Amino acid sequence: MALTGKSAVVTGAALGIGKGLSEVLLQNGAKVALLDVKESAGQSLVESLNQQHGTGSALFLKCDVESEEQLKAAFQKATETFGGIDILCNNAGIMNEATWEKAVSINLMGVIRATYIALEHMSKLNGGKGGVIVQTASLAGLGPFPSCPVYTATKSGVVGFTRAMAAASAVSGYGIRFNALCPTFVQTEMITNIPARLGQFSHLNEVAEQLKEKLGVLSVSDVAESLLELVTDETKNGEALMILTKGKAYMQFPSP
Ligand SMILES: NC(=O)C1=CN([C@@H]2O[C@H](COP(=O)(O)OP(=O)(O)OC[C@H]3O[C@@H](n4cnc5c(N)ncnc54)[C@H](O)[C@@H]3O)[C@@H](O)[C@H]2O)C=CC1
Ligand SMILES: CCCCCC(=O)/C=C/C=C\C/C=C\C/C=C\CCCC(=O)O
Repeated sequence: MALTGKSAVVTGAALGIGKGLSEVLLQNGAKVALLDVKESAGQSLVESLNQQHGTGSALFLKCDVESEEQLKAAFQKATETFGGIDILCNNAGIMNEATWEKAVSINLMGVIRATYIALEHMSKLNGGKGGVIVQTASLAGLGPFPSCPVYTATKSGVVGFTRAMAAASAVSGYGIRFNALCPTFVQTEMITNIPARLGQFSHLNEVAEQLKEKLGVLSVSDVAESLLELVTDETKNGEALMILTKGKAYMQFPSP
């Protein structure tokens, strides 16, 4: 899929990886609706993106992925503004083992909520144009991260949901591809002050630090480049793309 003339929605777009995903989509010719709970960061980012990429290319919409009502309103506004939606990046996420129910609600339920609303706009069965949905999962969705079991569970859930939706889409004719980005640690706010977010697993902070030392830390642009691959390569559906400091590889899942 070429990005020129396409429209995208990115959740958790005001900072970190979501900001990088939005930037790479704009650099490659897409229009982007940036959704986030952080209004002032989102608004000022969009002002600067519109200066760089042309007025009207980026739109900020205050939206909490925990709220179905806010998601519905944001998707409606994006559709009205851009004339449709071709790409959804389900990126919003938190790591906090102390507020684990909120982590499940944002990281897993938020992805499901936004995906189901996106289907109403994007699925060819509902008069949409089809397109591609890319989740920001994590390497923790493919293997256990002992310091944060609930975070691991949410990301494993996202990978499973993505693969099942890819198969459901192929069988049903939604015309939508579903893929997941599975990066190792990325240099963002999320990996600062890890001990404060481990809750009852704070004694495993050293395990997290050792894992970070062993695996290394990516830049946001490493993840953004990988998004382009999953969006533009029409053969990719149901894939989990591991992004490591030593390179990228598609996860080989066992056949049922
Ligand atoms: N930083 C890392 O090492 C890695 C991060 N990830 C995943 O990447 C995604 C983005 O993370 P980062 O950019 O690192 O985090 P971040 O904390 O830097 O940015 C997250 C963004 O999501 C927004 N957000 C949080 N809750 C929200 C909600 N309920 N509704 C809408 N927006 C919300 C925040 O306001 C913020 O702008 C997350 O899903 C995370 O799990 C995956 C692998 C590694
Ligand atoms: C703790 C701070 C937030 C972490 C953000 C994040 O998602 C970082 C993930 C980094 C690493 C994932 C941890 C464990 C995964 C271990 C092995 C995966 C093996 C995959 C495979 O090839 O089978």
